[in-house]
Amino acid sequence: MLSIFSRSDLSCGASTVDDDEGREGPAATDPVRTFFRSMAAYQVQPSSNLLFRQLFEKDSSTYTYLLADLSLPEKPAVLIDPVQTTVDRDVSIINDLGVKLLYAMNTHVHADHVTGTGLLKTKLPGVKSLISKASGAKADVFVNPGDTIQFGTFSLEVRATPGHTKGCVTYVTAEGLNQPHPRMAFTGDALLVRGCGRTDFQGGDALELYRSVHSQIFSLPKDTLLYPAHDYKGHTVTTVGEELLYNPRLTKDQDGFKKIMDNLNLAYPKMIDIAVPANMVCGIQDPVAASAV
Ligand SMILES: N[C@@H](CCC(=O)N[C@@H](CSS)C(=O)NCC(=O)O)C(=O)O
Repeated sequence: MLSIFSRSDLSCGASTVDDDEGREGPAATDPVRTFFRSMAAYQVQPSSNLLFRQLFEKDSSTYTYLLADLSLPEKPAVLIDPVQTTVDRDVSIINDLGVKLLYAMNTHVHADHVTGTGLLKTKLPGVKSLISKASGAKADVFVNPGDTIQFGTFSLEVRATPGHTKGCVTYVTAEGLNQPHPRMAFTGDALLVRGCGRTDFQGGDALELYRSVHSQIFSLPKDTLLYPAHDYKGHTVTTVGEELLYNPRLTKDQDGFKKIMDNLNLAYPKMIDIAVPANMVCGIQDPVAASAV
């Protein structure tokens, strides 16, 4: 049974707030506004020791995320969903910021772009590629649901969120005093802002996606920040609370969701025939081929 929380759940305890111009009025008591304002502060700095960068690749509208622990001299870091064509940008940022990349990791086998993980391994020796075991792809490290990926004092929990592809996972920051608050979840294509990944190829299954999102993502605290692998409309981040209220697909019941997904009629991604085989070997598994790129 789907449980949708009410607008009053969003009030964060505040009874009145000023409107955008600083006056008190009807907008001043709007719990949704109160909630979004409190969230805005979190987007700046989720945790004082966590370095966080959201990077964008415009041809495939892909977000890549860099996270590093600044509390340690080595500044251990992870990079989520890098794109091959923006690897040089990512390497520059990593070098400029002086962080040490441990893992170049994917949320799933992408169909619309070639992953940067293979190329990154050739440019930053010691980096390990990482993907879920269920993806069936090659990599240095395979993860399973419940595993944690450690970088310094921070970690990411692996949650299985299949449905867009069989091996899709969501990476979620840990709970705890010195962990990012609110929590952050990197949802790949399982959940997009006000949308979700398509389910018409690569083992996609609408009902499986629906159950994944509801059980593994919507069960997180409502203030959890959700970072998708793509956005086509200019969004950057959302929250569990927002998507429970406003996601036009996932707020429906299972049948309604399946109908929507069965009728998306999206064109196949332009790169699919190149991207999927390349990403099954993490972009470039062969270093000789990599140096020729
Ligand atoms: N036009 C793009 C592909 C757009 C697309 O299909 N995006 C995927 C995620 S990448 S496989 C998707 O799931 N979209 C859901 C949606 O509702 O848009 C291209 O040619 O690459």
